Amino acid sequence: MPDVYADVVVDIAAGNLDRVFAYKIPERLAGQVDIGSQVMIPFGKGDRQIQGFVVNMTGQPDYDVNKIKEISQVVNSELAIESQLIRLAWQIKKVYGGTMSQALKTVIPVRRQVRAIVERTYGLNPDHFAVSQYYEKIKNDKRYEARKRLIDFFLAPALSGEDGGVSLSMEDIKAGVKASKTVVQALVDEGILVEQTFRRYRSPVKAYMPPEAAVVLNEEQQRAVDDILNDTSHLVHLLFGVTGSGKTEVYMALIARILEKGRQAIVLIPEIALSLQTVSRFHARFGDRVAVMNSRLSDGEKYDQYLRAKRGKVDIVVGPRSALFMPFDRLGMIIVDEEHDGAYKSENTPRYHARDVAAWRVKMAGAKLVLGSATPSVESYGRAKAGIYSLHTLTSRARSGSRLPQVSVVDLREEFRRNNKGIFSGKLLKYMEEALARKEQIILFLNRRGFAGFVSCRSCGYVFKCRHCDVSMTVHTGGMLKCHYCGWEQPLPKVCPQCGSPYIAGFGLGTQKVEQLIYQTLPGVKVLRLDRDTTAQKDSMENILEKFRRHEGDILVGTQMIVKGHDFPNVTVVGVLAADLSMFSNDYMAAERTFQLLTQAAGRSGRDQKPGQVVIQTYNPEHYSIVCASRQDYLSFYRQEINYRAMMNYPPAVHMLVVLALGRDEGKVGKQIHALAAVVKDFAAKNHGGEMILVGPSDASISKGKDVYRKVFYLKHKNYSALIQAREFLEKYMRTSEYSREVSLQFDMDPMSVY
Ligand SMILES: Nc1ncnc2c1ncn2[C@@H]1O[C@H](COP(=O)(O)OP(=O)(O)OP(=O)(O)O)[C@@H](O)[C@H]1O
Ligand SMILES: [Zn+2]
Ligand SMILES: [Zn+2]
Repeated sequence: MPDVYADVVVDIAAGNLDRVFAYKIPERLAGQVDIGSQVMIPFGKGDRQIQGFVVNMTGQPDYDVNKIKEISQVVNSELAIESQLIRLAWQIKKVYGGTMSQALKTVIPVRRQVRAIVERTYGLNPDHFAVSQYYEKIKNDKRYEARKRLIDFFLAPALSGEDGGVSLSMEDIKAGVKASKTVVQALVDEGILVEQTFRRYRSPVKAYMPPEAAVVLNEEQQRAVDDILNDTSHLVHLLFGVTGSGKTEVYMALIARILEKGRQAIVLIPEIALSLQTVSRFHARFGDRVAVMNSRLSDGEKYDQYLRAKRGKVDIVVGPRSALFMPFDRLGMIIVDEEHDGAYKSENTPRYHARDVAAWRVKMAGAKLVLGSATPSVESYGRAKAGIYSLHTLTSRARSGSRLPQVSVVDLREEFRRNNKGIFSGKLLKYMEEALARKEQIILFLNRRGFAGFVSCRSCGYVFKCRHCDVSMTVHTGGMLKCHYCGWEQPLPKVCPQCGSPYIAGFGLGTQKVEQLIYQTLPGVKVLRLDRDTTAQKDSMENILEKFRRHEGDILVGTQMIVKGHDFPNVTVVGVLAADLSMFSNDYMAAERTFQLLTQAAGRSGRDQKPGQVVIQTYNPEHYSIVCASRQDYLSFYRQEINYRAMMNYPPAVHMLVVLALGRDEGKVGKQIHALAAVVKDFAAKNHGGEMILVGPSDASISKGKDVYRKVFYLKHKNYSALIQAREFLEKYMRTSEYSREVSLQFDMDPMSVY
């Protein structure tokens, strides 16, 4: 039998993941050592026995085999949380590519130098009872008064309990008596006071809300909870509930039951929906057993949360994508809220999707995964229809008296013809004025993402699309229109090919501009703006949302940040200023994203007793994503979208692997991407018959960034495994290829953004 070697990480607790040491797996341990195994190894001078974790296994180590020592034994702790996380990292690397070290760093946070917060308290030294002697000693000192005042304060009967006094922090002392840090320190030095230190964990959640009792679940909610908990044949559950149907209450009821069983829960929420309001609801319900993660926390705060989890101090974590890797060893459930959200896909290597990795993790842990959304991704809904996931539906709003809003679609071409060049249609303006008169609030939503470069005709709404791909083309320098999927290009015409109008332009409208226009149109209203500019500072997003909640603004204007999860009972009008901006953002998910955004945005209206109105302004009133969103008809959207994906060979009909080549020399990047495409075509023909589809190569949509050229092709296949094989083949090919140094490769499995 050939020798097998293991790479071992020895310093995992300290987050030192880059250094691995090679060890031989001795014959007697064959079959017992696996990725993630905890092992004892001889280490360093004198071969001290230490523990480590196996992160890789190979037949050919990079190190001189004659110098490699043997693993001494396998520690029998299959349940070590590190073992599970390492196995998860291995699977991430296998499916999404990248190195094992990158994958390990994804699942185990690297400990930076973080300063622990040390709390100091002071109390009278019980061993030093001769205070009067001390007074005598210092009576001629100028500093006598200040010291006596402080000691007397500690001696005050109200403070000195039976067991000899209290411990007070510097703030407590200052609140009770005039004293400085210097005086306190001097008394500590003289042995009159004693200082105690202990480590305080930083917790970003404070008790913002009083403890909250559970609501009484309605019938649909209760059935979802029971079915999810009782179902033993599904690992993954899709909770499909319309906006405001009380999904969060379902999550909390599930968690309560998981905790009763002594297990732990992870709740993932997209970063921008991770509002104070949501977090507070969990905190009000579960108290200090909740840890919160978000990217605005300092490294110290993040690391403290990680430690608290590892030491069993928390049972629930609420956070974005990365909270998936909380070191819970009694994990009972993972909940992924707004499961359709693109934020669950990592934008760094390894580009994993949290939804899929969560499914692997619950499988390892014997736990359950619950995916929740009002607008499920077509992947997830498809799997639920196929019986792979079990489906639970909430069809109506939970709050008594609340109905889904009434939605109208306004054709912007009509408005243009009526000579309305403003940004508000007659209908939207009328609803806004009525709401303001009733002292109700309004949300105006402007989607700016992904329309950079997209061009349309201002008078008829015609959008320039690639004749081969059915995706919109973008303008490149020199006035060329180009398709990112196939590379087809054509010059930008001077007049619209559909109506002959010369008004061809991008729709360049920012939130700031909208704010100005509101003030012009509706003098006297108070506008709050939520976008990347106004939320750049820590906590400013919360401040704006809280102001709006307190009705310190009549109208909230914002980008997609405002559509997620918020619950403002007084909002009765939601206006979507131009729904098309996300539709032609040149990717195959554009329709799905448009449908989701519109449905979610509409879901912010009329969440309490007062009826809600929604106005969607668009150049494409007939497009199915807009028609279905206006009817809040997910099923009919799903049916049309899944047909489109199947017809065009896009996920989930196939899996799709992006191969992106990057380098400073454009010629070499071009040669390399063509060489890669050629060899992989060959490979696919030999191994996968005609089933693998190759699209490209072409320039990436951002064809150059920071002087690095980007070129891309796509591989499509029904099976994940075929694409994994193709990727591994390309990785191997790269190592020996001519430009392996000048050109680097990146992969993205089932991309959610445009390349
Ligand atoms: N059973 C119930 N009885 C009364 N009120 C409820 C019940 N369930 C939920 N609610 C209330 O209804 C409102 C909406 O609930 P929640 O925020 O959980 O909905 P959601 O489905 O998560 O919404 P969205 O997807 O739109 O963000 C909340 O104010 C919540 O307190
Ligand atoms: Zn036109
Ligand atoms: Zn094309």
